[in-house]
Amino acid sequence: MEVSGIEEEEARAEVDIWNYVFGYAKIAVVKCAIELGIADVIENYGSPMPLSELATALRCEPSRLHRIMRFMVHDRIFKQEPINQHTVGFSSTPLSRRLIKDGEKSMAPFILLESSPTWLAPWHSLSARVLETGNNISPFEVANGKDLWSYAEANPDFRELFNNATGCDARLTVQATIEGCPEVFDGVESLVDVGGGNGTALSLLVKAFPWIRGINFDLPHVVAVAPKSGSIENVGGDMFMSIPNADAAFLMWILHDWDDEECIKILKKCREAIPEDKGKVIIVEAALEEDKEDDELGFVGLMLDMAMMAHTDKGKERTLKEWSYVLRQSGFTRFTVNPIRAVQSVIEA
Ligand SMILES: Nc1ncnc2c1ncn2[C@@H]1O[C@H](CSCC[C@H]([NH3+])C(=O)O)[C@@H](O)[C@H]1O
Repeated sequence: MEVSGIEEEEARAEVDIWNYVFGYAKIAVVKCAIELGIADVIENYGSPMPLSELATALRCEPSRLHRIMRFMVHDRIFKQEPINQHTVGFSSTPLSRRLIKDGEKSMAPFILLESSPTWLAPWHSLSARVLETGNNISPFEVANGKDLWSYAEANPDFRELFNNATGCDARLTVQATIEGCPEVFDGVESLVDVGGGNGTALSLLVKAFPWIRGINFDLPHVVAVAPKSGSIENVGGDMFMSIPNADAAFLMWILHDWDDEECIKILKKCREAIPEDKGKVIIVEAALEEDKEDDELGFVGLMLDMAMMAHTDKGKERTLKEWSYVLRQSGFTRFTVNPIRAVQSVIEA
């Protein structure tokens, strides 16, 4: 390599390493902004909001709020715009709107889950998991004493935090699915959402395709507290045992929680639940593409894969080749992968 190339790499490394050193600062600041409701207040203000008014509205200490805002403006979460010759104010951006508590595109609940002590603790035992002689139990269990689903059952507050987080992703991903490949639902008269949680995804699907009869299927204690809705039936059970019958089975962010063998078991149960001739399985998951280095959404897939290692027993994100393997082993001979505007793709088998 040329000398200048080495120097450039050194210079880059000098900056990059500090981003790792203080990597946690970003999520901590954003969590702080969500808890204070900063994005909500600035959005409702309607024009660039001066620091003094923001501080009054939020009952914050102005100089510390200024430092938090300076960080977020630098990270392009908020914009700073002139109000008059002497003062500037803060305005919303597409990114700050994703931090509004109940905003249409809000990801705030996801950040609150990711930054919670229960969810953060497992990251500390990733190395113990990777070692050849490492732990046989997941980092989540090492940190919290129980595997994810047992812990969620025993801690309703945590379960709510989890449901709110997956629910906000579900809203965005289902929207992207409806826009990106509505034809997947053609001819589907009944749909079972396997591991549907509180039914967020299904309620949006049934609204977009009103001819579909929806069955929200999850563990009994989960559906017991899921909101009741006229057009959706809640069914409790275990997807490894049996899945309610429907024209199609929908699995969003389910199979990445399990290893290949477990996925094959779940998919075989799906096959039993759908009609042999026109039945289908619709899987909404990331499909990793290993040779796409500059793909930013692709890197999100890799971060998601690390999260699976931290939080589940044997879960992982899969490449197309790996999806092909589990689908074929489960008896699905044909499948298509539809990219949508999301981290996930829609796989129809
Ligand atoms: N054995 C099981 N049978 C049915 N559902 C399960 C089982 N184990 C875990 N789950 C559920 O699987 C879901 C995974 S999280 C994904 C939730 C939802 N599909 C979404 O994308 O937002 C959780 O709601 C779990 O309760």
